[in-house]
Amino acid sequence: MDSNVIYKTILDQREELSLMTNEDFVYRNEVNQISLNTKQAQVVIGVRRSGKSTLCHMTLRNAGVVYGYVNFDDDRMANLMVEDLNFVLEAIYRVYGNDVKHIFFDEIQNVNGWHLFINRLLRQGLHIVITGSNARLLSSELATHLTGRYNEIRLFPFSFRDYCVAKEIETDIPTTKNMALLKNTLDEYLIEGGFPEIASLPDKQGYVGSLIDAIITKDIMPRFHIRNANALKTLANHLINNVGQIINMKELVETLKIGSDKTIRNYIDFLAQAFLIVPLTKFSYKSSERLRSNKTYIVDTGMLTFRPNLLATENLGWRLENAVLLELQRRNMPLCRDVFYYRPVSRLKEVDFVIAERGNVMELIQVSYDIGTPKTLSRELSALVDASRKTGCKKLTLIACSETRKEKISDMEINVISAIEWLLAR
Ligand SMILES: Nc1ncnc2c1ncn2[C@@H]1O[C@H](COP(=O)(O)OP(=O)(O)OP(=O)(O)O)[C@@H](O)[C@H]1O
Repeated sequence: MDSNVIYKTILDQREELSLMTNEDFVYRNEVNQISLNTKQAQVVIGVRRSGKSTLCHMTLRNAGVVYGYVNFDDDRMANLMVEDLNFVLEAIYRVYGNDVKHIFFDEIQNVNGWHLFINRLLRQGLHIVITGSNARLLSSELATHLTGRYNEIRLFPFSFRDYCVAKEIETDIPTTKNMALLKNTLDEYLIEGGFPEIASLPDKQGYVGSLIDAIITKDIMPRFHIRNANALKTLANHLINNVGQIINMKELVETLKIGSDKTIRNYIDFLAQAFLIVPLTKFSYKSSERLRSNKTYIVDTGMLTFRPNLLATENLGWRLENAVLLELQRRNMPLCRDVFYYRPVSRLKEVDFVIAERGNVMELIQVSYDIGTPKTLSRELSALVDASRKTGCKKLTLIACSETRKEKISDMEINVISAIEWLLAR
C-alpha cells in the first residue's frame, strides 16, 4: 500500500481528533481499568457502539499524555496488509513526533496478522491500547496471540449512573422530588437501554435493528463461516424474547428447526462471543455441572424494546433483572468474580444471581421490580433463605423498586435495597 496514503490518513485522523474534547462525553468508571504504566497491551472489547473508542481517548486524554492514534476502520486503510504496518509506525512518528510512547490502534483486528506487529511494539517498550468489537478479536484468540501480554477490559453500554449523567439527572441528592425523577429515569433506562447514541436518535428501532443485524451478518457469519443468517437471527430473537429463562434445547431444536442441540449451543456461543448475549450458568460446587442449563441475558435492555411487535412498557421486571446482571458483570469481572444463577434440585425457589469467588459463594441476589404484595415479598425472601441454607452464604440481597430496609426471616437478615440505590452505588 502507498505509504503516502497511510501518512495522509493518519494526519487527517489526528485533525478529526483535535475537534473532540472530553467535555463532550460522559465520564465512565471503566477509565480506571485501563492501565497506563504497563508493558501489557490494554485491550478494550465489547459490543458494537458501546463507546470503546471514546473510552480509550478519554483515558489517554485524562492522563495528559501525547499518544498516536490510528483508526483502521477507514476505507483508505481497507487494503492494508500486515507488511504495511511498518509504514503505519513511520507515519505515527512523523505525525505525532519521535517521542510518542503511547499508541491507540482502533479496530486493528481488521488487519490479518496484527498481533505480530503489536507484540513487536510491546517488546520495544511502547504502551499500546487496542479496541475491538468484531468477533475476530475473540478473548480466546487474544490469549494465544498476545501470550499473556494484555489486560482485557470489557465494556458494556452505559450503566444507569452513566445514563443519568448523560441526561443531566442529579444522582446524589435524595430529595423527594429528585427521587421521583430518578424513578422515572430508571424506567426510561430499562426501556431505552444504554447505547450512548440512542437517546438522541429519532429512529431507535432502526438503530437497534441494524446493530443486531450487523453483529450477525458482519461479525459472526464471516468469522464462523455460517451461511444461514435466518437461523442465527431466529435464535437471537428467541433468546431476546426469553431473557433469564432456562434454555430448553430439545424444545428449541423443534420449534426453531435449527439442526441439533449441538448446533444451537454453538450458535449461542457465537452470539456470546460477539457480545450480543450474556450467558449464565447454574451454580454448582461441582465445576463439571456448571456447564449445563444455560440461561441468557441480552447486552442491552433497549434490545428488548426496539423490535417489532413488542410493547415498550412490557414487563419492567425482566428488564430490571437484565440490567442488574449487566451491572453485576461490570462490577465483578474486574475482580475476577463469577456470576451464576441458583436452581435447587426441586427447581422451585430459584435465586437470580450468585456471586462466587474461586468457588465460594459471596452473595445471593434476588431481583424483583415490584414487591408490593406480602405474597411476592415472602416468595422472594424465602427463595433467598432456602439458597442460603444450602450454600451457607449469609449475604442476602433483594433488589427491588422499594425503600431500602432490612427484613428478617427466621434467624436470617436480608438487605432489601432500592434498585435505584443499588444501580447507582459506586
Ligand atoms: N462516554 C460517552 N459519552 C457520550 N457519548 C458517547 C460516549 N461514548 C460513546 N459515545 C457515543 O457513542 C457512539 C459510539 O461510540 P464509539 O465509537 O466510541 O463506540 P465503539 O464501541 O468504539 O463503536 P464501534 O464498535 O462501532 O467501533 C459515538 O457516537 C460516541 O460519540
